[in-house]
Amino acid sequence: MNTSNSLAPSKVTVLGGGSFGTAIANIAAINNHQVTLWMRSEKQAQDIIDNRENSRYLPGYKLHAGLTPSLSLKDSVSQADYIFVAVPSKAFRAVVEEMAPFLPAQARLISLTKGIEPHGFKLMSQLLMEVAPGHQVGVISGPNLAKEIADNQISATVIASYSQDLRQDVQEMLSCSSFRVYGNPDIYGVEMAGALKNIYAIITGLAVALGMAENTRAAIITRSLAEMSRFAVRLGANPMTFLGLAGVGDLIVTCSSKLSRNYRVGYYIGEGQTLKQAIKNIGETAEGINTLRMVYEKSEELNIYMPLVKGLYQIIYKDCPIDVIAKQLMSGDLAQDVEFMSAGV
Ligand SMILES: NC(=O)c1ccc[n+]([C@@H]2O[C@H](COP(=O)([O-])OP(=O)(O)OC[C@H]3O[C@@H](n4cnc5c(N)ncnc54)[C@H](O)[C@@H]3O)[C@@H](O)[C@H]2O)c1
Ligand SMILES: O=P(O)(O)OC[C@H](O)CO
Repeated sequence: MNTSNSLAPSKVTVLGGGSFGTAIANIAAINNHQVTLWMRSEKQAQDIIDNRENSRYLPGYKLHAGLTPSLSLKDSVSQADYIFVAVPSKAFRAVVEEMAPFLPAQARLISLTKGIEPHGFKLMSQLLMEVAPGHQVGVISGPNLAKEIADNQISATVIASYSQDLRQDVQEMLSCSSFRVYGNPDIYGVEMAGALKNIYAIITGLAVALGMAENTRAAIITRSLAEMSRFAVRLGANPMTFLGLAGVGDLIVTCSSKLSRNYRVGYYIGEGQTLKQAIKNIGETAEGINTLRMVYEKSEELNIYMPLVKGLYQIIYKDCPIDVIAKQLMSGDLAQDVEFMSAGV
């Protein structure tokens, strides 16, 4: 792997020792940065020290010697130049509020989390700006299955931030021969795309389990893109962002791969499991379930047409039969294909 880049070695901290936090921490370590991975589990931290492996979340992948686990949040953040946050959205506020008193002035904060906070419908970058005002903030999102990144499979992602300097520095920090980082100033669009696509991955997983055809898959993915961009643009995103890696790129991978936990939740439900069983079987974070409820409620509040979200909500939260929802989706009002063309966007 090529480790050359022009950014001077920095002190990088990743909060959250799950699959994605570990994969990103490992790339930064490979690129010669001094990396601390903060995690809650003493057992997992010891596993990394003894075996250079996070066998709970990334079994079989050796971690670089420059990655050091830590159990102390204070020690992990108090010297850091960059702090990447990779805990599930439901824990995000608690973790960043706990770290805030120890933040050094120079620390730049970057969310890796793809979810929405229920109270106030806030995205993770908005939480960072609220809890740590004055710090530069960014978001990473894209088609990034953690296991494939850990396996050095060629992957690409997006760093979004209002700060061009931050975008450029993170591009240099994480880019290597198997990982390529693109920049985008539309932080809201990039982050919203990453959260929304999880809903559509559940729908596609469910449809695959029910034996859908290839035409059906293409129709679902494309209409998902129409629906998620319609929603995000109403809330302030740039529609063009949805043509990029964080939009269509992430939608393709999560709606096609059994490595996606959200896809697998849908698949298990399509096989007849209850939501509770499906979540238990995954045993890791599947953000789409909570995101579905929040986005459904928001779309009703703002009267945004989202038939796929509404259909999945009725299946999961109202026990509606899947065939009834499928008929409902096929009999909606006939509509324009690319609606931004007629809206003049
Ligand atoms: N795994 C991927 O392929 C991937 C890729 C891109 C983005 N993401 C996003 O990254 C975020 C994290 O996902 P992940 O895949 O690493 O999840 P994971 O389920 O693999 O791990 C979550 C980690 O967060 C820790 N955690 C949970 N609650 C915590 C708390 N209160 N305090 C401290 N630590 C806590 C867990 O112990 C675990 O180490 C999610 O929002 C996900 O959508 C994941
Ligand atoms: O496993 P999922 O469904 O959380 O998806 C992982 C990443 O978001 C894919 O980009």
